[in-house]
Amino acid sequence: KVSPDDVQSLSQCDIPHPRMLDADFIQFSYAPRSLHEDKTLLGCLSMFEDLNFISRWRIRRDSLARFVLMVKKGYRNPPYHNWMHAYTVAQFCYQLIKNLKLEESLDDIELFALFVSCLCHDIDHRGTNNSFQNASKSVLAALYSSEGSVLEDYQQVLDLMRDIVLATDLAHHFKILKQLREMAERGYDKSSLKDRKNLLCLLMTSCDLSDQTRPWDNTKKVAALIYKEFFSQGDMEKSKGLQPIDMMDRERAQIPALQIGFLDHVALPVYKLLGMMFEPAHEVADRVNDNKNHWEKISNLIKLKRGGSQVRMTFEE
Ligand SMILES: COc1ccc(Cl)c(-c2nnc3c(C)nc4ccc(C(=O)NCC(C)C)cc4n23)c1
Ligand SMILES: [Mg+2]
Ligand SMILES: [Zn+2]
Repeated sequence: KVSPDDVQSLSQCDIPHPRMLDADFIQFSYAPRSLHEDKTLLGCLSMFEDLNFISRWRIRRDSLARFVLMVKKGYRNPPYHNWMHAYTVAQFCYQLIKNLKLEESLDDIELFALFVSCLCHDIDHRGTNNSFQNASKSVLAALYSSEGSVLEDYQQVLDLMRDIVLATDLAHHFKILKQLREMAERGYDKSSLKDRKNLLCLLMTSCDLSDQTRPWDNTKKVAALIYKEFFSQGDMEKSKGLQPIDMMDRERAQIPALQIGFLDHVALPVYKLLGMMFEPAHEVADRVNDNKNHWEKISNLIKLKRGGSQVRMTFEE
């Protein structure tokens, strides 16, 4: 369903090195949303190339072009869970692989499956997981041209992707949190299949929440997108005579307080665990903490203003 012209031009263009897209492309302080959406497919090719996936997995240029075009087309256009979310999640995955030297902790095929899962993990977002299963099979089929591809690798990648994408459900993350803590405290053991599975899940969640690891301006903009999505879901529930939870109710949500809670109880622990196993990840946990402190400043300002509405999206700096 992608245009042959788009496939052809994406197959024949020169692939730039990531630093040509932005001098800070590899830095955790870089905000991937600063790359214009028109250049994100080139960004994907650039990351595939720089991670050496194209040669390692003998991926034909036309198959790769078709694949990234199909994945991008597979996303709908809600305020947050759209293609730019998938692209930023994959970009953080690229930074983790490079900065944490993950090739020393995981196999090539596990890193490849993780990166591809980042791109695909919220395809057709509406909580319609089964449509993800079908969608991912068809886009992955594009990745492997029938002749010459090593079909057992294909099956292995699919099996890994299934577990990694299922791990993006926060309920799954909470379920394995105790094991993640135990692994981080004891130290990662790459000869343990359980540790490798759990590390892949932790890395996937780290990528999925990575907007919270970027400078404040990015965090603030992303919050506006997330609550726009939450509030329209709440409006829909109200139109059906249901009372949405506060987080989705534009009349009741206290965004700073909700964000402080999410960063405190969900995001920060994820990056702290990562920091316990990979020294360079300390920087990332610190930035999540800075963002939490920023929300606390705003929350205190709103409290100071008697009766200040908490739902305003134009926050004081
Ligand atoms: C990893 O899977 C997901 C799925 C969907 C979303 Cl929106 C997110 C996500 N990504 N960034 C955010 C931010 C900045 N704030 C959030 C505030 C609340 C919740 C939420 O789902 N709360 C209920 C739950 C804890 C029981 C999710 C939030 N979130 C992640
Ligand atoms: Mg998701
Ligand atoms: Zn996601």
